Amino acid sequence: MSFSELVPFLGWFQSNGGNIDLNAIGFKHFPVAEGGRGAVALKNFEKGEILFTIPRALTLSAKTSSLSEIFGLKIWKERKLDKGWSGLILCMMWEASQGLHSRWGPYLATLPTTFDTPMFWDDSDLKELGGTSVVEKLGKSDAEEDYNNKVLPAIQSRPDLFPPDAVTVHYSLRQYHIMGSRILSRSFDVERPDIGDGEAEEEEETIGNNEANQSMDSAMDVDVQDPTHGAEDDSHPDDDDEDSEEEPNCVDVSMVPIADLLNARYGSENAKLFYDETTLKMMTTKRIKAGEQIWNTYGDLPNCELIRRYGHVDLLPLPGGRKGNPGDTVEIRADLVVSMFSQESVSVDVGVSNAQRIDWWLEEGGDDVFVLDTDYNVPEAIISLMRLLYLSAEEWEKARTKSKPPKPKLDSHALDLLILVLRKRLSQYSSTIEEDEDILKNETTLPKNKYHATVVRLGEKYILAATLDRLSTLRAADNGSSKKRKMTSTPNDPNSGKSSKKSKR
Ligand SMILES: C[S@@+](CC[C@H](N)C(=O)[O-])C[C@H]1O[C@@H](n2cnc3c(N)ncnc32)[C@H](O)[C@@H]1O
Repeated sequence: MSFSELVPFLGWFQSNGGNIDLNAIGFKHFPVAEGGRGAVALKNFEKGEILFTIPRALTLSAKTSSLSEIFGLKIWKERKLDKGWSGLILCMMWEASQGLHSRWGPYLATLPTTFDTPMFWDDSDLKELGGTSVVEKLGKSDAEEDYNNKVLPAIQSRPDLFPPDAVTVHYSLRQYHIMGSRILSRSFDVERPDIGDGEAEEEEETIGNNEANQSMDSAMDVDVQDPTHGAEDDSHPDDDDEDSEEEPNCVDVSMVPIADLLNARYGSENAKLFYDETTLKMMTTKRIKAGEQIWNTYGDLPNCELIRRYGHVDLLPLPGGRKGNPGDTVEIRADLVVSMFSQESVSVDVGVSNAQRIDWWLEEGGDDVFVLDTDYNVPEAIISLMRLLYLSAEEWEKARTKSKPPKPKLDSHALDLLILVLRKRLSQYSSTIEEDEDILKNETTLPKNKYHATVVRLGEKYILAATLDRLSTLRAADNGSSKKRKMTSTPNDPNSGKSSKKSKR
């Protein structure tokens, strides 16, 4: 049971050393909300069984493609094509330009050419994401800079490899974005065999780059362990090397045929990629019954990341009858905290400029973005930063000398400021919760991008509103007691407030 469009690809896979039993695993179109094209178990699988194997040589990376060698490794490096994703993107464009003559021709023919990711949205759709951090993380202009300054000059320098009349078809900026999006949504980070033990972790990178021109984001969990020996819950933490210019030497960002046909859904993972010296193996991490979809999940990401990287959102029933993604998060920038502090505390004589304290905070490794999630707890770091702002000159001097930011106790100043910050954060979206809920009542007729954007921002607003509710309850309780009472939030739980000393000012 495999669909006709995949037949040439599956034949290519099997005749090049790939191993899959097509009587045990099939491919079909699931409903869009379940990922569209995906893999299905055709028989019962126990935990720890191999679903299919892929020889390393069949993965497509800047190392397995011969382009860098033909181009000349020295000049490849001089042009910095060994840094970030631009080299792999160029390899993929070059391989695709050769059609079925490429070693990966039948594989490349199965990859998507259109994406639902905001990278491809128009301005009015992007506006719908206002208030979320998605747009600022797209990095579209950085990607374009990479293309114009690095990749296009390399292409133009070798008309023998990249014929000028092929540039508009195979080497355009649009193709660059398409290949980058394929990497972002489907690639794995595969450790080299000579490095010894390690994890081959599925990875994707934004073609839109941050300052360092590269952003690596872990996509699906991949492991070196055998799932029969406890890897089931061994979810690998994201290895976000957002600032790294180069892949670690031991890792190749790689396209992995068949493995990238598996869809993802919150809390549903039942398969994971493992490797040994010569082979990558997709193995079950749970029992899978005949007829069930095979999921290789991206680490249960929030909707803001799912939409940015993969172009979909997860919508599951939540407690209280709502629907959303239990993995949702919302970001609060430190500069919002500082600006609300400045606005609200003109009467507070802290004796020293905020800028000095913020510089010190950052030098000490303090966060510049705080993340709230569906636990509705407040990160300790944001409380510590707020208390830093309120320190008297004398206390500030002490903190600096001892290299110790204030303890994250949710005293009344911090609580009041926190409420103001979260309210302000909530006002950064151009619609209210009620308006978004109304919009989603017409779910079936909504344009896809608008629907996705509304789900993303509503999930963030629910977190802010629920956290605010908890804080307001806490403040009401505090108002009922002595003004001198101080509430602590250690660890991370504003509801765990206990009486303590009032903070000094
Ligand atoms: C690794 S590929 C999975 C295979 C893909 N469905 C295909 O047809 O090739 C990841 C892409 O599949 C889609 N996808 C995966 N899981 C999904 C889900 N739960 N809901 C909607 N789309 C999903 C998204 O388009 C995503 O970018």
